[in-house]
Amino acid sequence: MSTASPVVQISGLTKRYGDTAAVEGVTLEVGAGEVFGFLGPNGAGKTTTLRMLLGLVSPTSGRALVLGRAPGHPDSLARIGALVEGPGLYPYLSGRANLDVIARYAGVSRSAVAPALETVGLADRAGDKFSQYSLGMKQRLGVAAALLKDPELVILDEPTNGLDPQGMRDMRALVQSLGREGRTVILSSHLMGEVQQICSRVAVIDRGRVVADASVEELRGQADLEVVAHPRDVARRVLEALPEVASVRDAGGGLLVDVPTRHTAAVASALVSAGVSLTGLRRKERELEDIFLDLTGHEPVTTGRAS
Ligand SMILES: Nc1ncnc2c1ncn2[C@@H]1O[C@H](COP(=O)(O)OP(=O)(O)OP(=O)(O)O)[C@@H](O)[C@H]1O
Repeated sequence: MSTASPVVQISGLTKRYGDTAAVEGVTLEVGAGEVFGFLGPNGAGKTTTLRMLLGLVSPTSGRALVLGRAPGHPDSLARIGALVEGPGLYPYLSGRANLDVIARYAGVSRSAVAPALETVGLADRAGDKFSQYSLGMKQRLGVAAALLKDPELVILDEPTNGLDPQGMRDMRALVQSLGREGRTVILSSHLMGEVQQICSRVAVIDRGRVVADASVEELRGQADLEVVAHPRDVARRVLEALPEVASVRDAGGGLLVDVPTRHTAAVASALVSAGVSLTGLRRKERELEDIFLDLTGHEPVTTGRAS
């Protein structure tokens, strides 16, 4: 299922509504087989970007190629499964009957319905009415609908939004399984921990702009070094003099040092050589919340829309 060129290429993509720049100069690539996260607070521009990839919204400027085609091209739409608008399913029909209807409209064989129900874990509840499903089951049925075409690319807008913890766990496991099947997945989320768990790479989006585009490891690799040393003022001076050190902050009884992981040993040896007594040295993993704050200068909003 891999293709030589990126599955999604976006260049300078911009969408303005009057004076509001919903999306401003977004440039990104998503490679085949990636589980790619769009991370940002509510109103950051995630949904607008995803809608532009599907051809549902036309950009003000910039361009996008999805599976080698312009957004909305029938050839690429046939290879994309999306859950962006909310599933839009009939409440009085069973889960299975809903998928039968969608399969018919999409020109997909009904034989695709059972495997899709199986994939999302709804095979044993397929005969129940949609209206009797929990929100998590409704969302999963929406994903099943997106999977009927056996898509190469799956686009999910806030798939865990509004779900209870169990529903979120089920959805995360489902998205991970889609990635393991070799599909490319693009999902949006305002939850740092979620993206951290599911995604291989993440673009952090804030006020329409991409403020970081990196692997989760790269983002988290910016771990701080926690140093406990005496005398502390001497330790601070030694640390601040090291070219590799970006910053030194007080934290509790110790110092938090922003320095790349590969320089940990050099930091320790510089302190010891300066006669400082080193009693603690450890990497303190940063949460994506901290990273977001560093990147944007403000806290992410972590409450979801009701949907
Ligand atoms: N059709 C529209 N008309 C006017 N403004 C819009 C429209 N669609 C989106 N916007 C604005 O563009 C900005 C980005 O919205 P968007 O829905 O893309 O954000 P988001 O990151 O998906 O957030 P959320 O998770 O809350 O949907 C917001 O300020 C929003 O109000």
